[in-house]
Amino acid sequence: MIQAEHLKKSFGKVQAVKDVSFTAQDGQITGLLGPNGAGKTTTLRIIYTLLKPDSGTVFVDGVDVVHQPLEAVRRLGALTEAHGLYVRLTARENIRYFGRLRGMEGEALEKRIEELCKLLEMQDFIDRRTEGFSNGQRVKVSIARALLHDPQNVLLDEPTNGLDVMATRAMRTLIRRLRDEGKCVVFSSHIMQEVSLLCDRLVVVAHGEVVLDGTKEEIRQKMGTDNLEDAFVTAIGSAEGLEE
Ligand SMILES: Nc1ncnc2c1ncn2[C@@H]1O[C@H](COP(=O)(O)OP(=O)(O)OP(=O)(O)O)[C@@H](O)[C@H]1O
Repeated sequence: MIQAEHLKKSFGKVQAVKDVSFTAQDGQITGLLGPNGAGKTTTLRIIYTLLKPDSGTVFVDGVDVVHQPLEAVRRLGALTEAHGLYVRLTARENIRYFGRLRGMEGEALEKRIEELCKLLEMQDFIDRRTEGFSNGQRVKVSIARALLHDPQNVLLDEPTNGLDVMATRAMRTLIRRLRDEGKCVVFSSHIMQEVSLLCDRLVVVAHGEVVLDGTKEEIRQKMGTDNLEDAFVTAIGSAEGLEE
């Protein structure tokens, strides 16, 4: 479970996150939805301990990310936007290297890599050097790295960005599977339809603040509309993020 409490973060004069609080439960997919620049990535980076908030904190399974970052990170797996891979290493070597950094080794590590290889359908390219990998292949390697230590809490920053239709469907299946295994899944997107399709709970962020939070049904009721799109547009004050 992830509990974000009154997060604030500025970069110079830019207030990226002004006041973000939400709870993401185990066995649920929580969607952080908001237009470009709303503060989603900054929020996820704070949760993953890559950034320190100016104030507020996050508890990951009760562990405070500001005071016990190493303890918190053990309970987290994250797909961030960078997908930085060592191009001279194969996909398997990249994943193995990351596993070792996580303190995994030997038989247990190799078995887990094999499991993820099957789950993510990486058989065709896992033993190829990652130089020249397609975006979808790179995302799969990054996801494998994030899930290697079987974290209870999974953060996915715009996980379907740049993926083709088949890869997007596979990613959605994986996200649902994690939820069904009882994991706490938080993913960000600026596309309402995507969040609406996958999420049990939505946290709508605009200009660094949470403007709506609830299940789809709760949001429809709160905004007095049958239509989630209308609720979203009213809440953020623009139609950014709606697909044509
Ligand atoms: N390291 C940084 N230095 C300066 N400004 C930053 C930095 N990181 C984020 N910002 C600014 O903070 C604001 C929020 O950015 P953030 O990346 O969190 O938004 P986002 O909701 O993830 O947007 P997108 O959907 O475009 O990825 C933006 O105005 C951005 O330019």
